[in-house]
Amino acid sequence: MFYVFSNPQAIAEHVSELLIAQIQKKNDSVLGLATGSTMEPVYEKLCEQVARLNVDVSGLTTFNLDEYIGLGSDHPQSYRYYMRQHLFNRLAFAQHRTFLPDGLCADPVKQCEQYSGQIQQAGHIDVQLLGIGNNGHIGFNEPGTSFGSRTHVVPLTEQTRIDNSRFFDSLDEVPTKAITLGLQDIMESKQIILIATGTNKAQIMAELYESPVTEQLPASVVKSHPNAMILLDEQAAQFLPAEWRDTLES
Ligand SMILES: O=P(O)(O)OC[C@H]1O[C@](O)(CO)[C@@H](O)[C@@H]1O
Repeated sequence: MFYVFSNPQAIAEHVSELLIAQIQKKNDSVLGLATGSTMEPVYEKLCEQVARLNVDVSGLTTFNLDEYIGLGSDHPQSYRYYMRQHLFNRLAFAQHRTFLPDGLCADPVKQCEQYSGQIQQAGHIDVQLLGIGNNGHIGFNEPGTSFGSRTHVVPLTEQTRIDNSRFFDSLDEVPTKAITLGLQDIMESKQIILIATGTNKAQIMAELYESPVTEQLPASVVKSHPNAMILLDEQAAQFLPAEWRDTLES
């Protein structure tokens, strides 16, 4: 389940190949997408390979994991903006089937219910991409979130706000709440690919490796999924016991 690659580019290449194989097998696949710096090389590689191989992405439906409450789609730190910049505006996606929560929605709680419902109506997510927060969050499901959770509004922890403040001019500008897919929504995906790169993920990946499946470490739930992969680069894997490493690369 844990696979170590030499660097983020090697992971990006592998994930991009998996996604393209999925799209070629089922051109109306439902993809679960994540944001954050970890995903940038993945989307870069996917755009490059889709163009090179002339893959038709127009039948896809996508659901993003999360969105900040209070940021509109034109705000450069909103996740809709990120997705347009890194993926949606670069390939021929059917834009009306690229779903993200609306950070400015007047009734976020109702929107959450609808979002989980839309995923179920789409037949669930075929492949869900996940990053991981330094505290083990996936999406914005912070430690202590119920494994039975559906899409919900979350107050962001101070740690997550500090981690994400690097994208904003100051910590004060980082929103205090977000909408996130719930852990149960995520776990209903048919396949999960969790990616962690860089030294700042090394500590949490060692904890994830050792941890039982517990709500105190939200990402640990992925270890109980029947079809999940956890992909790390050498830096993120530096505290994993070497003898347990599986290597998919090459
Ligand atoms: O890739 P990064 O920037 O470290 O972010 C990790 C994770 O944190 C989130 O951005 C939420 O904070 C996730 O969506 C993301 O996958």
